[in-house]
Amino acid sequence: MFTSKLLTLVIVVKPQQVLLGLKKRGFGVGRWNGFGGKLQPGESIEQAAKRELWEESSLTVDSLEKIGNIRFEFVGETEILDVHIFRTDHYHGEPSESEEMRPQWFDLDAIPFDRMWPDDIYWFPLLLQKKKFQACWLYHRQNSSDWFMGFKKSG
Ligand SMILES: CNc1nc2c(ncn2C)c(=O)[nH]1
Repeated sequence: MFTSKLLTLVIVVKPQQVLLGLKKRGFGVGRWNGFGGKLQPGESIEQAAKRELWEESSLTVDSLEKIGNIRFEFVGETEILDVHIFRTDHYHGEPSESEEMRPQWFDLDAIPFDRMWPDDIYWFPLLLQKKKFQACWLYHRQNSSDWFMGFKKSG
């Protein structure tokens, strides 16, 4: 029986740069990613996304644009990660390091895909082109490296 865990992910974009955070602990530690996490009781997905962005980067936003949804399944595990992805071009404050994340701006032509989740290289371009997308990724854990196959459709 599969259960799904709702997670949020916020990508902050400037005209020529994207803000990523280096995950300092927990799931995905050592990878650069957007900001996000779980929902708290009574929160909407968007409220959770804003809260997690604030907690992890000290940025606040007036609005978020829902641009994607990716479901991650891991072979042999029964919990599916249901990640709701938001983009924002308007934010307040300056990014600052938290216990969870070390924020850094990256030029759009220097996104560190080799130090991010392997699926990101497939959907970041859609996000940057403001295209909406849905994807499902199946991750296998083989020896020390993860590999995966994925299906995506934009629109
Ligand atoms: C498993 N791949 C993956 N997982 C993520 C991501 N962002 C948040 N979570 C939980 C991602 O980009 N890839």
